[in-house]
Amino acid sequence: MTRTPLIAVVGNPNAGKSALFNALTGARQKVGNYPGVTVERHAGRFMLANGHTAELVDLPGAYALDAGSPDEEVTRNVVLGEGDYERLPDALLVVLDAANLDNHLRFALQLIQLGLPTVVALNMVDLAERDGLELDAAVLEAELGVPVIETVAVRRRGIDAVRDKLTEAATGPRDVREGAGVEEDPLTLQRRAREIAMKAIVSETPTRQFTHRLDGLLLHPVAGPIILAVLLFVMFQAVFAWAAPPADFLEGVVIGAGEWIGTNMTDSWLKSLIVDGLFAGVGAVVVFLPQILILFLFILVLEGTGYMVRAAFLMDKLMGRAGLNGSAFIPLLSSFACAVPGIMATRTIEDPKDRLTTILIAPLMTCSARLPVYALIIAAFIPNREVAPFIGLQGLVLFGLYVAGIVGALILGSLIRRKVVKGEGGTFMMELPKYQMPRISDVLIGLWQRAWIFLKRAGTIILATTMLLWVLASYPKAGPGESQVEASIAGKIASGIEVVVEPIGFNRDISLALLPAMAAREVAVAAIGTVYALDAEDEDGLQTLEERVAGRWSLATALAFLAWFVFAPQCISTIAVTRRETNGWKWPLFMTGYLFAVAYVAAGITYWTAVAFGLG
Ligand SMILES: Nc1nc2c(ncn2[C@@H]2O[C@H](COP(=O)(O)OP(=O)(O)OP(=O)(O)O)[C@@H](O)[C@H]2O)c(=O)[nH]1
Ligand SMILES: [Mg+2]
Repeated sequence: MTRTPLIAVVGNPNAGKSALFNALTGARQKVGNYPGVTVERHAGRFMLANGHTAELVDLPGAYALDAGSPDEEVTRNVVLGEGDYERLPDALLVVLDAANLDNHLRFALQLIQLGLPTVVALNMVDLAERDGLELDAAVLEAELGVPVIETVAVRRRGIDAVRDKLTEAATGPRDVREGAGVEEDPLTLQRRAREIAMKAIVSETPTRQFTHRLDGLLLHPVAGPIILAVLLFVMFQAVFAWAAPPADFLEGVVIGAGEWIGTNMTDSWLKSLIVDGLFAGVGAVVVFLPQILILFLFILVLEGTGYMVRAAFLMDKLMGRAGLNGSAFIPLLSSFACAVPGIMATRTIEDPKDRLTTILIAPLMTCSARLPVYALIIAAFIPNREVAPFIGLQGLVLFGLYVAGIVGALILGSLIRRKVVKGEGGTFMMELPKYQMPRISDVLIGLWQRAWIFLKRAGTIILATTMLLWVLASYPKAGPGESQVEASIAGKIASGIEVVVEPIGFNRDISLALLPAMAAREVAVAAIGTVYALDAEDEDGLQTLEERVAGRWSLATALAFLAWFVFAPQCISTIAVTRRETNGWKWPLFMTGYLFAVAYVAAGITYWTAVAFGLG
């Protein structure tokens, strides 16, 4: 032998790599029971079984070879022999946590595919035994095609066997196995890892079995996506079906209170402010609280069970086509609440290009502020009937609007990725959490927080914007026979905007709502509520906002308005947080520009298509 063989210790975080390294070399590398203890490479020497010395490098834990955080890059460079000071290792010592086999096998499979001589240490078998998990190392060896040795690094169990196998591996003839370096997507890798793990597991406790069965079903290539679609579908049905009784009740209270004040107060500007601004405006938004809570009930429960990360795996392939990766899933998911925390959550995405793309499409996820707008228009224009047993038309349309946002995001994401933010991205690895029943207290706290956020918005930004709008729409006073809104300052501004949005079917009232809705999207509902209340003084009888809208807009206009809201960057906070997260004005301006353009075109196409079908 002419040179000292180089052997790299690799594996997932917290598998016991440093403990094994210490056992082999006698070194005292820091070990600790959490991922990310080792963040640099550490080299040590140890004696092979044939009496020669070998160099062993302990590496930071990683989930995949192409992950991009700096510590994982060290691992990648050493394993692939890249970087300045590295050479290709003569052998790999892959460390697995026996109790976490399917997760750890994913990375192991990737490493074995490199074709370097490899020895697998099935570590922590003591803990696996304690938990009633029995593994067959021989089966694992057969499936992986490399030697597998059971170890307990902290008790030096299996250390001599590891040394023997490493000696063979590092000094024997190199045979690059077939299929070396094949790239596979995370879901395929995950399934293969699971298959192998299932075969190697001789017996396990019922909870572990349950997890595996459930994963087999939920990550199934056909059944998995169907289950995901059904879950989402049920969620949107519920938003309408379950919310109807409490929402109707709330609406009754708000209208009743407004009416009571209307009849008991003498006419004055204050009465108009309270009745037309507060009740008809802000009240029109608040009645959507039940819808919002039901949406979040579903999201919180799905998160709590551990299903959301599975959904991320299912979506990874689809998102891959859009130039995104699975790690964008969680930020995009939080954008369904609000794009602001969603965009902040992109900090977990390692690849800067993946991250930027995710930021740019996050506003396309339907945030909960859009729900009142959608719900109002749907309730006003879409008949409440079943198209099939248990499938209501209203829920179907709402589902369609959410899907339109998602599909739009995928298409625009892939365009942006190809034309604007070019370059390779990273891939995605994530540990699958254990399934569990969501804790009721967690869900309740989550719901309470959501309700509070919503009501706080209603009491602050929505209230303030609506009050401002009320002032602008109430003055100067209209002459006899004139429409109040038309005569007002707001009406004049709206006429200016109307010139631009008339071609896509928007009327004056929508034009009036567009600008204040930049402060918060729900204000669109409040603005329309206030405007119609101001103009409706002479109407007899009590009308809900839905009825007023239904009486004044054509279906084509309503649909165009919905299409606009799917895409338009209708929110200043989102633009501000984008500026902060991308350190400059370039990307927020790009985002605002492209979203307005898409919204305009989408609304126009919707309007003219509807008109062509006679719905104008
Ligand atoms: N019971 C038991 N504990 C072990 C075994 N191997 C390692 N540990 C413990 O598991 C924890 C993680 O070990 P480390 O060696 O730090 O893991 P690592 O793979 O180097 O982790 P990173 O450096 O974060 O990637 C430590 O608390 C070790 O004491 C084992 O075989 N049995
Ligand atoms: Mg370590």
